[in-house]
Amino acid sequence: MSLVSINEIHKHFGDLHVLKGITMDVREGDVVTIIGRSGSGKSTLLRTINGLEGIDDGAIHVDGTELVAGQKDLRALRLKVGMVFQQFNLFPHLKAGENVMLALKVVKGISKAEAREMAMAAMTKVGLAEKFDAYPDQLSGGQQQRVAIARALAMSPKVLLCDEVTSALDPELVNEVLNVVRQLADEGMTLIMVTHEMRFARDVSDKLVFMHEGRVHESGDPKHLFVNPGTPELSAFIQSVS
Ligand SMILES: Nc1ncnc2c1ncn2[C@@H]1O[C@H](COP(=O)(O)OP(=O)(O)OP(=O)(O)O)[C@@H](O)[C@H]1O
Repeated sequence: MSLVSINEIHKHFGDLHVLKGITMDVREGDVVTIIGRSGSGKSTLLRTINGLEGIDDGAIHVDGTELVAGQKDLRALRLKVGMVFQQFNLFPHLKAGENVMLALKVVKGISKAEAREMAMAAMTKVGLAEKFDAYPDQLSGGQQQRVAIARALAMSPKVLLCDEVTSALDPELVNEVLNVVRQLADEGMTLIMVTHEMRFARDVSDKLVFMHEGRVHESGDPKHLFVNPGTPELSAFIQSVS
């Protein structure tokens, strides 16, 4: 069964038709990368999957439950869907570990002691246990992004959405974040990533989705598609980024 099932969804911003009938299935353990030109709708698609953006038509199911805007258990459903953004959005006045603990306490109502233990486990997973008590401004951008990943992981999501998580980083810090994501993929985490890192898309993902003008223009095995793009648009896109 699909963990995330997206069926013919449409999204408009005013007159702008941004998602034009997207259908996509993600099974447990899949690593899906979404690529495409700026403005093709990648981020919007990702944001619909945890209800950050509502949809105008179609349906999204996560773990068998339909995601409907405004429904009262949207919050419960969102707990199943973790998200990491381009900007790390850590609270500067809280230590790294406290940033990770926050949602565990506030959203899940977990006791401070238990939240601390869970946050430490998540910080350990991203290789930052020793930075638990550091403040965000004492960390590099790559480390801050790893804290943001730990914050999402600590909530034990069923699927992790990553929206251009390396785009705000200096080039030399990109790999340390990608390595963490790669490790999660190796451990069987279900991941849906919007990325401009084509090598990562090719080497790590099970499925490549190429978006073009609000549609899934091509999708399939990344290793195959990068060598044999089936459409002139994907071919041109690959050339433009390589
Ligand atoms: N909140 C919004 N209000 C109005 N228009 C929006 C909004 N969010 C996105 N758009 C528009 O929707 C289109 C798709 O945007 P989206 O961010 O999904 O594209 P993208 O493929 O992720 O691009 P990028 O790679 O530049 O992030 C763009 O034309 C964008 O300007």
